Amino acid sequence: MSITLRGIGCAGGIAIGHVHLVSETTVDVVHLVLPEEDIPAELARFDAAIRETRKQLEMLWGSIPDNAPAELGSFLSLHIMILNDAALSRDPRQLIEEQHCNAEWALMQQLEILLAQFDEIEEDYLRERRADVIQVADRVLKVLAGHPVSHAHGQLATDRDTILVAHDLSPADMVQYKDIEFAAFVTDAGGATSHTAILARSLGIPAVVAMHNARELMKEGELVVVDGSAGTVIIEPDADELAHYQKLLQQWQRQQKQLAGTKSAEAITACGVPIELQGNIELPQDVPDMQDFGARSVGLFRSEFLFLASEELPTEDEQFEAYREVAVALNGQPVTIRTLDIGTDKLPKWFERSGGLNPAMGLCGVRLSLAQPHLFQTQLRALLRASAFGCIQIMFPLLSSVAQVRQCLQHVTLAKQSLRDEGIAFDEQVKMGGMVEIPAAALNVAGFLGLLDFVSVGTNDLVQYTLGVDRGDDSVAHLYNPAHPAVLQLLSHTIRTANALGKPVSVCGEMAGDPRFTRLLLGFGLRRFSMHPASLLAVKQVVRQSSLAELTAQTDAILACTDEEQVTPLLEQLNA
Ligand SMILES: C=C(OP(=O)(O)O)C(=O)O
Repeated sequence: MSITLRGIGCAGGIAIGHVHLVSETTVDVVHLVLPEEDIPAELARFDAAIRETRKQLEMLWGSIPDNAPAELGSFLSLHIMILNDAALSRDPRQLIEEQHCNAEWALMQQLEILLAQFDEIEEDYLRERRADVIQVADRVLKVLAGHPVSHAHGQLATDRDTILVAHDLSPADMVQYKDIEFAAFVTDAGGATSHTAILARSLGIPAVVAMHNARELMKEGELVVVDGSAGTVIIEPDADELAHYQKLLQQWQRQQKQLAGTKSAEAITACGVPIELQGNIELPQDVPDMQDFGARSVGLFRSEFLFLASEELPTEDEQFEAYREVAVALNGQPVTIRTLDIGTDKLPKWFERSGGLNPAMGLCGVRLSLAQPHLFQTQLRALLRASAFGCIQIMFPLLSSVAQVRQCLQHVTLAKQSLRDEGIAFDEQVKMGGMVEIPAAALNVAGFLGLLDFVSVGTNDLVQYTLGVDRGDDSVAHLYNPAHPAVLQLLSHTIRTANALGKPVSVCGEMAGDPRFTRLLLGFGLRRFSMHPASLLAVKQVVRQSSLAELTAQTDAILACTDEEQVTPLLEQLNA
């Protein structure tokens, strides 16, 4: 019998395929197939992780305070015993040798074998030791995660009909997944505008997040249907369901093909107004795909992904090369590069969070750059140097005060002076912009535009900060509502103010790539949208079918709503 599970659909479309469980522990594990010559290094990596874990446990055991409960000592010595058992410290080596897999995958397979044996045990005490075995394996996995296998040679064992099922996938994992083939992904955690969900959309494959217990209910290799629009996953569909979804899949593929036929069409409204559709990218290698979808310029280059993809802090030269590559590839068209925006869920390996209960309210975005002048100067110099090779615009994330804008511009002046002193060329006229992501920035956008050349609205964060809802937390995902009247008022105010001041304004959050909001934003006066390229054609289709004069009355009515429940039917009418 089939089972239907519900989560949050974060990237539309249908996929029918077989489950690949990414992990059973708190550390998500991928399956890599390694070349023969890498096996000795992988065995050494596994042995080193066992040694390091043993050292950690022995240190903990040796530092137990006198007044600690006696159970703590026995708990730790039990964990050392489990670790020393050949079943954990030796048998995975054999799997690495036989299957040419990575150490994490070998350990997970061995863990599954051990856990299956526990299922047979009737005696309570021994059965409870199951959790201890998982905890020890988890500890080894965390050590391995601190010394990751080089993915340069390994390949994830997936194919075109693989459905990846994970507890959560970090933005850093998703960067790696950009290069492999799979049909859809499903996670226990996450919200619709978490960074992982955004990256999923950029891959153009269906995705469902916030399934809570997906991994417990699915088995490796099982047939499932993922409906990314409805946010459902059907495990072992029956023949009727399968036939129904196969039909939907074909329909979806036909629609995608039809949309692909509009690639070369201009983004122009039915009444003849040109609308600028730009791409959001994470890495320089995203440019060709973006151009393939018909975008000529980049409205948001999330530069932090260069930092996430790298084991160490990228140097000025490394950053310069990446920015220059994009500038050159765009052949004179603008690329808006956002300075480092980390500190919440996007955490590079080299970054140590400084604590704080609410990371999204803490030292993140431009606050972090301003607090670490060396980091900021390195990035600004790299950006300015690259500006000599194309049309680079610099944008600062998470601004909340005009004083911060002033500080950012002082840093730019300093970086420019240092380049001049060294005789290094750059574009003296580089445009400076800011993200509107915090209500304070939206309400005071005129103040920001007094100093800046342009603004771009990051609706993902604007919704989060306006409604006080963590965008990555599925337990409050039902409260995350981009169509909330307060959000719409802030958006409209920002767009109208910038237009009145004659300064460019764009939206680069997920609302820009969601065709349900295209007409509303056009009605608010928006003429520049930046989105993940996979959404570009669907948005363009709506633009081409819209007449601006016809939208005004309806969008004004939506803006006048004070109750979010009034907005939904009016939005549906607007899109009908
Ligand atoms: C574009 C945005 O930034 P982020 O990369 O945080 O999604 C946003 O907040 O809308």
